[in-house]
Amino acid sequence: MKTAHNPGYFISFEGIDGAGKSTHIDAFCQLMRQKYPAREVVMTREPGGTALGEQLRSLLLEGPMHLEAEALLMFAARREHLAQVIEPALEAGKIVISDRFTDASFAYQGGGRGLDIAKLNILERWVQGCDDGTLLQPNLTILFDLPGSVAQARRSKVREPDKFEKMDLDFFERVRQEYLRRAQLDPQRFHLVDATQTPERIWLELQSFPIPIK
Ligand SMILES: Nc1ncnc2c1ncn2[C@@H]1O[C@H](COP(=O)(O)OP(=O)(O)O)[C@@H](O)[C@H]1O
Ligand SMILES: Cc1cn([C@H]2C[C@H](O)[C@@H](COP(=O)(O)OP(=O)(O)O)O2)c(=O)[nH]c1=O
Repeated sequence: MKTAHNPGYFISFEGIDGAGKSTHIDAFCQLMRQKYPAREVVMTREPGGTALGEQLRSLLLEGPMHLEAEALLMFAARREHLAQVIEPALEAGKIVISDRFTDASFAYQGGGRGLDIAKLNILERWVQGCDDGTLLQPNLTILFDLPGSVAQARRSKVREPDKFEKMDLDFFERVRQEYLRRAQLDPQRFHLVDATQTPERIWLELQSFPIPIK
């Protein structure tokens, strides 16, 4: 990509497993369609979003693998996702809403599993760096924040855990702390949602906070 400056608007949803992203993301996309009828809204997810990305997702969520292999595959899926889906949509002025993006790699591979953050910074620059030196990032990241214990209790009620969801409470606390560290580094980009609130209150908040889309 030549530059990160584009006519589109890029939103990512983030949070630890069980924080409530899936509960709200479809309705949020519908809300964006209603609010901005002139814009096309593209909903996508990571790891995934392309044929290759979905294949990599299956591998990533199933078996154990070397931590650096895991990080590299997450970013390989992301590179394909950017090239095939995200960059063309943003260049065409669309609103892109992704269920997770690079903050998840920092949180899970970095905070959770302990990969050196300097290596993640290199991968981020490699995959999202543009020809003019700018870095393609979401314009807005909605971070669903809650304690690991609350998320774990919610998850255990409803689903069979995948590889990451089987990790212990300490892992999710480290993931949460890395998300919060990223939010502190870039407060303009992040909107923190207190995900311990009821779904109704969270939905009211998602409907009411201002998003600078024309
Ligand atoms: N604010 C909330 N309060 C209580 N339970 C919730 C809330 N949001 C979601 N849940 C429930 O918690 C579980 C996990 O939510 P989900 O949206 O699948 O999380 P995520 O997509 O972030 O992993 C679901 O059973 C969902 O109904
Ligand atoms: C994008 C991304 C996801 N993940 C993890 C977080 C989640 O545990 C898992 C899949 O995310 P998600 O789609 O939120 O899972 P679900 O469909 O169960 O709600 O992948 C990483 O570890 N690194 C990454 O870079």
